[in-house]
Amino acid sequence: MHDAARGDDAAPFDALLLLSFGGPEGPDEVIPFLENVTRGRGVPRERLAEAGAHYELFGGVSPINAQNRELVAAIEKEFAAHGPALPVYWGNRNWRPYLADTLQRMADDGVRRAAVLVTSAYASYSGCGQYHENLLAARAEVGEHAPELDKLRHYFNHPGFVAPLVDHTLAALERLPEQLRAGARLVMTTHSVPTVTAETAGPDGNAYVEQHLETARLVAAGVARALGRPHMAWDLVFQSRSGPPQVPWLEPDVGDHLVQLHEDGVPAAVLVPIGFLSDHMEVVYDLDVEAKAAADRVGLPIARAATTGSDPRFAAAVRELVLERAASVRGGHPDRCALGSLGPSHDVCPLGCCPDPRGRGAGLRGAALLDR
Ligand SMILES: CC1=C(CCC(=O)O)c2cc3nc(cc4[nH]c(cc5[nH]c(cc1n2)c(C)c5CCC(=O)O)c(CCC(=O)O)c4C)C(CCC(=O)O)=C3C
Ligand SMILES: [Fe+2]
Repeated sequence: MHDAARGDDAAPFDALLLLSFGGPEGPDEVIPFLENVTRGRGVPRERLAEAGAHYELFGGVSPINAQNRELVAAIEKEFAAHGPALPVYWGNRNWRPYLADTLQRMADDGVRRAAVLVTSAYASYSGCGQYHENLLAARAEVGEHAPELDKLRHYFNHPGFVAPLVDHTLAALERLPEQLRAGARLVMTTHSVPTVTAETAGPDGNAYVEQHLETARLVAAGVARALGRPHMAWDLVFQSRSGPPQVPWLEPDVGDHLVQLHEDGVPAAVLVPIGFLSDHMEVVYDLDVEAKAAADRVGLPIARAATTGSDPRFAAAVRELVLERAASVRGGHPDRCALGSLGPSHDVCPLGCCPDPRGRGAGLRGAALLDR
């Protein structure tokens, strides 16, 4: 076992904060939610209406908040069983419970310094830099009694994130007709982002794609190992593109790719949404409805793997990440668990890491980081 997993000393942290995207929980909340998400972000009105229609198909309720409540419960269970005795709070960027309200409650409860887990495993402006900006803005809003906040490192290559994806991919393969399984392609998917966002992700750039390629390799290797095969064929593709058409985003799109696989004679595919922590709207609509329709049109059988979600192995990984970071903050050198060859990600994002492609907020973030 790793050093960090043995003890349960979380000092100087006195809480864990789960920070997520948020989603509407009723038809009246869809438009205000979408306005929050897209404020100042140059998303065309047509795309907004289209996204609104996806939520309406599900009664205006995104699954993401319920999934985050489950994750909080799973982490609380893990902490209760193995320590540390930390309360777990939850706040969102775009919907209730809003981050600033949660942070105020933490301050009122006397929390001084919290570890922060974001529900994105990877580097990018949307999944890292923007969350940093949200943390700074919320601390500024709460004022001088706001707790100090330490965002935990990216966990794309942590076994607690990867192992459930391997199991869920194996389960999805089982749902394909038996005679098609041997030739099935693993199609790993993640959120597309503008190419400039991808190029500037992480301390040295390009971390968004590099980290996804690593997770994809790890999942495919785990599946091959479980099946006793030398390797599994896989691709990394992108989904849920938004923004104006003239701005380049990462490609290929998952739907186009499924059609291409069919034309290439691939008999079946398993979609593995490695880019997301839970089966939220981008998964249950963009994959299960949209990509499924594209596959059906050409007659390509597909199955979709579940995300990691609130798997107990992930809850255990969160515990490890908290204890490991606490040990580092105390000046120690804990083992920092990571699979593959990229190694454990940095704890503190350096200046200029994952900047806003639209250039807002960079000054605010830079100044606050220099303050440390
Ligand atoms: C990298 C990335 C992640 C993964 C990292 C992470 O998990 O954080 C992610 C997650 C999510 N994205 C989500 C929803 C939306 N994202 C949008 C728009 C955008 N996403 C972007 C990127 C990402 N997004 C970008 C570059 C835009 C363009 C506007 C902008 O530059 O910011 C829009 C606007 C309409 C549209 O264009 O679709 C919506 C509604 C939900 C909630 C789902 C639910 O409700 O269940 C989740 C978890
Ligand atoms: Fe998004």
